[in-house]
Amino acid sequence: MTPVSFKGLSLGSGIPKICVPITGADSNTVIGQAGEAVSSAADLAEWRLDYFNDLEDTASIISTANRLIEILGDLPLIITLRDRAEGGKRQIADADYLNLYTQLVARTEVTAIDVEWQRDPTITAQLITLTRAHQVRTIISHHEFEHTPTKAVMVDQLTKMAQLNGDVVKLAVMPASNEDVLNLMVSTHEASQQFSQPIITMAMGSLGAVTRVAGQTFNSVMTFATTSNLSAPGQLTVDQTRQILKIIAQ
Ligand SMILES: O=C1C[C@@](O)(C(=O)O)C[C@@H](O)[C@@H]1O
Repeated sequence: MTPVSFKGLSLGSGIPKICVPITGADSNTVIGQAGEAVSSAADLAEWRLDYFNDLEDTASIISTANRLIEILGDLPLIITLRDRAEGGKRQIADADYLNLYTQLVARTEVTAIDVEWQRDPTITAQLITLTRAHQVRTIISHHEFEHTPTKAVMVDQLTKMAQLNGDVVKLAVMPASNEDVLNLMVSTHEASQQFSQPIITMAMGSLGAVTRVAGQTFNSVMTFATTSNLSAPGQLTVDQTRQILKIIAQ
């Protein structure tokens, strides 16, 4: 694995990094949650833009993003537009998705954006080219909210995402058994031996909780944890996660 720097934070070396989601529906709530993220033990923050009320108001989104970045200071910011099909709050057409990310990459100092692997490949390719030109990182992501694929399929999904040449790949699955959870961990470990990009994976829900704290054991480099509002089932608090990661790293 070759570590990738997110605003000086090294993903892929040392203890997995803790990312706190920001899920406010309006600017004031978003800004308030950024303050909570800064006072927490998190390493970085993710603005889940699909939770925002007004996705048509680009000016307000850009000014909120700039304010967020200012408040977060040294903490890197990832911006994520998660479609309903992948467990997000909104259905977002490819053209709107491309347009909003293009504005954000060009007009803010965002550290990284999350790009859904299942989008039209021309959109993904355009976003990767654009982010490279602006020194913005990309996380290529995929979510299986209904089930956990087989090990072979998960390794294949991770490998195909890595082939798009973003900076990091991410896979979240919904387990129905202990075996699903173990398979997610084994697939992540196996994929990490096959390509150099850092990998983020998790099994969601309470059944998958171990995957949110054991990334160091199976080579997942980041985990999502909350200060208040969950952005996916099974997330622990930042404090709980920090404590367990420390114990495991001893
Ligand atoms: O992709 C992910 C992972 C996640 O779904 C989780 O399960 O922690 C939470 C999302 O906010 C983030 O974008």
